[in-house]
Amino acid sequence: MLELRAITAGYDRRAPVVRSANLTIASGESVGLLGPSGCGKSTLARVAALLHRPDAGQVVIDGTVAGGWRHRAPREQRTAFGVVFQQPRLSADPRLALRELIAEPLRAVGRSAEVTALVPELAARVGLGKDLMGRRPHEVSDGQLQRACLARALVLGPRWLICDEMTAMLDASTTAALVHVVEEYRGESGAGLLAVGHDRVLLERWCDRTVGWGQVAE
Ligand SMILES: Nc1ncnc2c1ncn2[C@@H]1O[C@H](COP(=O)(O)OP(=O)(O)OP(=O)(O)O)[C@@H](O)[C@H]1O
Repeated sequence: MLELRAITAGYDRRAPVVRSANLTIASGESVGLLGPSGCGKSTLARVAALLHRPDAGQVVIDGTVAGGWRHRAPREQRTAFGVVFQQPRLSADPRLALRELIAEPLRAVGRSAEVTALVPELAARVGLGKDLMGRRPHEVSDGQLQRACLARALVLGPRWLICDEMTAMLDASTTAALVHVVEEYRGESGAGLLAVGHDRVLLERWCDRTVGWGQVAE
C-alpha cells in the first residue's frame, strides 16, 4: 500500500501548492489523478516518489514511513519507485546513449553486471530497436526518448510506478504502446501505479479508479 498522509508541499513554505493531500493506493492498484494545469499534481507525484520533501505529512510505503527524500531516501525505498515524467528531454542526460540511459539505475545501485542482459530486454519490451541504442537523446524523437525513459523506470523492477503526464507529448499510437508496456509490467509484477494527468478519457480507460484533485487536496 502507498499512502500519502496530510501532505503539504511546494516551493515556498509560506505558500504551499499542495495542502493536506491524502491518497491511498492499494498494492497492485492503479489510480489516475486528474486535475487542471498548475494545481499541484506534479508536485504531489514527486513527493510520492520521494523526489520532493514535503513541508508536512508522511509518505508510507508498504507500512513503512519514508525515511528521507532524494539521495537521502533509504535505497530500498528509493528503488521501490519507477518514475516517468512528461518531458523526456528534461529527465535524460543529453550525453548518454540510450543504452546508457536505460542502464543508469543499475549502475547507480551497483548492479552493473546485469546491464548486458537487462538493457536489451527492456529495450525490446518498450519497442526500441538495436539501431537506436547507440544514439543520444538529440538523435531520437520524443516518443523514442520517452520509450527509453520508461525502460529506465522499469529496469530495477519497481513495486510502484509514478507516471506524471507520461504521454502528454506523444501521438495516439505511442501513447497506446507505452500504456500497454506499463500494464504488461504491472500484470507480471503486481506493481501499483499512480498516473497523473488531465486527460480524463485516457486515465479512466487506463486505471482501476480515477480521482479528481478536489478529492485529494484542499
Ligand atoms: N520548481 C518550482 N519552483 C517554484 N514553483 C514551482 C516549481 N514547480 C512548480 N511550481 C509551481 O507550483 C504550482 C504547481 O505546479 P505543478 O507542476 O505541481 O502542477 P501540475 O498540476 O502538475 O501542473 P501541469 O498539469 O501544468 O503540469 C504551479 O503554480 C507552479 O508554477
